[in-house]
Amino acid sequence: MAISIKQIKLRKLNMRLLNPFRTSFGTMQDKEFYITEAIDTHGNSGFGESVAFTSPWYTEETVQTNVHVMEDFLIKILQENKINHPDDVSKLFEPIKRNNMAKAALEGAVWDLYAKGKNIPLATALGGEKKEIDVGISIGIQPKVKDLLNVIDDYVHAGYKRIKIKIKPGWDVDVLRAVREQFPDTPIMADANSAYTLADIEHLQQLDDLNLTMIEQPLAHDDIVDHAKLQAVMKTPICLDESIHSLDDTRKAIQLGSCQIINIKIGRVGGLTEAKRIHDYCLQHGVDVWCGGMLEAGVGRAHNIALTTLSGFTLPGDTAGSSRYWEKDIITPEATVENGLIKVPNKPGIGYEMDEEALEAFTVSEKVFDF
Ligand SMILES: O=C(O)CCC(=O)C1=CC=C[C@@H](O)[C@@H]1C(=O)O
Ligand SMILES: [Mg+2]
Repeated sequence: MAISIKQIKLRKLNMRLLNPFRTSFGTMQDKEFYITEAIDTHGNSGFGESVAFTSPWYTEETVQTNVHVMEDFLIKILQENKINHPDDVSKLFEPIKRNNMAKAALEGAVWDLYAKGKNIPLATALGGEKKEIDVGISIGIQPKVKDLLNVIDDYVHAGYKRIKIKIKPGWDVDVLRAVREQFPDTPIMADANSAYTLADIEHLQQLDDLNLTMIEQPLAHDDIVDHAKLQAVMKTPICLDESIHSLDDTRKAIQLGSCQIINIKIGRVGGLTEAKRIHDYCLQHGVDVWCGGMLEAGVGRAHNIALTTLSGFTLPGDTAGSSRYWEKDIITPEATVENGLIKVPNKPGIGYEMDEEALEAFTVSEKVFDF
């Protein structure tokens, strides 16, 4: 049965993170993004979330490019075509190059709508079976090593199953050595957000003594060739994040030996359909995957939780609980972590309701598109 969308709503939200998040590129505290809502002729609503930041430092997309591409191209495609299954959406969006976060924001709403129409959880619609998911946490660069150790201690005690530490030249080997000394048995990984080059090989090789679960995206954001050279001389598994935008990128990186692990972010790869394809390919090829985060609000978080229920997500992701980011989230109940686990909701679709009051409070503008 076709998915009969009668209206799409784009709400622009502005939310303030409880703590600034610092990476090798800069610091972020205010998050602007779009909540997409697809409403069908039965009155069901499906929700999605755009994940690009205000500046193009992570990928080339921004909040502004997301809304431009959604309004001027993608929504028109949805208005003009019949959709039988959410997988049709990524196919229909193919003529539009890249702009994956814009695509994912709309495709996610269609997936939620589809699952609600079938009266099943989004996780089930995707083929996921886990009832709870393992969660890790990503910690931004801290003012001092002592601050970092304190923050890690809090999260280890809160039960998080793996700690990710942001690194950059000048804040790397010594910092990680201090962390490893104080936390000898904790699964620790490092994320460089492409802060190094092949000139740093010897420096990076020092990380091999620290028993890290992986090092994420050490080299250029668009590279898979140099990463293969680095992986060949490092014991620590390399995980690719920024370099992977599609199943094709995944296949090439695995064939080249550029990484042993992939961080799947729904926005970066253009939606849940492509994310699932990448997962399936990695599962077939014995490559571990985990679900990355983009400091999402509740809707994006709920999508991440649903995706992580697929069996190939063998490593804890960055999907921490709502209260790690926000004083108040836009979903109810909020996503909560207990003993390093999030229970997967078993209600239809994303499995959380919108907190209308919070949604209203954070909305700065709204636009409606009739079909
Ligand atoms: O908690 C989260 O949502 C993960 C945050 C996180 O580590 C990242 C979010 C966005 C860009 C990067 O700085 C980084 C990443 O590269 O994974
Ligand atoms: Mg990363």
